[in-house]
Amino acid sequence: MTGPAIAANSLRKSYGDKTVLDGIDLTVPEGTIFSLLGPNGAGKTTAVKILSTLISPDRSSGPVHVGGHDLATHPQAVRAAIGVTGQFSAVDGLITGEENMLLMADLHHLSRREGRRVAAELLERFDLVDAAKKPASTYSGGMKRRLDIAMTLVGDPRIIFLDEPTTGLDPRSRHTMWGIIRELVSDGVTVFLTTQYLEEADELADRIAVLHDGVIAAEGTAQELKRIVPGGHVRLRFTDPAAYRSAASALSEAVRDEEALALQLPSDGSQRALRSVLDRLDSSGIEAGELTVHTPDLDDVFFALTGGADVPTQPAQPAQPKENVR
Ligand SMILES: Nc1ncnc2c1ncn2[C@@H]1O[C@H](COP(=O)(O)OP(=O)(O)OP(=O)(O)O)[C@@H](O)[C@H]1O
Repeated sequence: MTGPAIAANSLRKSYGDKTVLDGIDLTVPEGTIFSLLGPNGAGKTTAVKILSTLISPDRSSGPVHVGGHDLATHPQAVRAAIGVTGQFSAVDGLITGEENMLLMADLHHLSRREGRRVAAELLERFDLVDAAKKPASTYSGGMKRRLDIAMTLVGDPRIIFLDEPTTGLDPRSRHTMWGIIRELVSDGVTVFLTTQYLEEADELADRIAVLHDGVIAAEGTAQELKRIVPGGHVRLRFTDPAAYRSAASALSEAVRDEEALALQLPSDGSQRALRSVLDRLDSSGIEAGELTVHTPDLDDVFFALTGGADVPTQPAQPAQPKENVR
């Protein structure tokens, strides 16, 4: 395949008068994790359903390619390239985990022998061997999700849609799922992940798009998104009170914390801004004991973007590390 794993132009979907997707553009390079982030009802599942051929976009939509195939003209080829794990599991609770896997192998027309081999391998990989002979209805939420993903992988898809894969899971199961997702990508799979959890997008995604009111309110790396809301600052700490006092007079706009011998300066965390602070200290012959860059977290971004705060729609500067202690 040449080109991105997923490329959608001006994707539109309305239900009656309600516009759910109002012309969104999505580009997901191969072998990366893309996260579509949005509050309840933002249209995340609708986007997944369209991209995975379960529903059609509006006629006014632009072209959509998934796995290099045109969604409108070659939906079967798209289906063969993808795997989808929805919010509502495909797992049949009445049969065992192993039987669920073998059923998927049948659906993918694997031979009996190959089906058994693939099922055994995936059950092992997802730590489900002990539970394999038990009815899936007895599985915990985390085990069901793992089985669901294992079932998706039977067809060896190169692009996987995970629609809120960790909703309702406890922290341990959530971390296990994150490990699984990272492993998928290290095998070269492309992951399109929807989530309401900012932390999850922050942990996993190469790029994040925030969906709000039918449009992409912002898109970028987690670091880029964090930089578009105000609140970032640089904190300088000193061990020597004399150095602290000199710095406080050299950087007169800084907020002072006398007790901690620390100064705080508003900053976007960019290389240029940091260099300017360091240059000003250098020219006064002052050395800070510690310099820390604080950027707002994704929660700040999310609430700013989906809560109507006045922020620019795109990050202005290249990404910076979240915390950088010298
Ligand atoms: N078949 C349908 N008919 C009418 N409206 C629909 C239909 N499917 C979805 N919607 C509406 O479209 C909007 C987006 O729904 P969608 O399920 O895509 O949101 P979501 O971002 O996945 O939300 P959640 O996080 O709650 O799953 C919602 O307002 C929903 O009510």
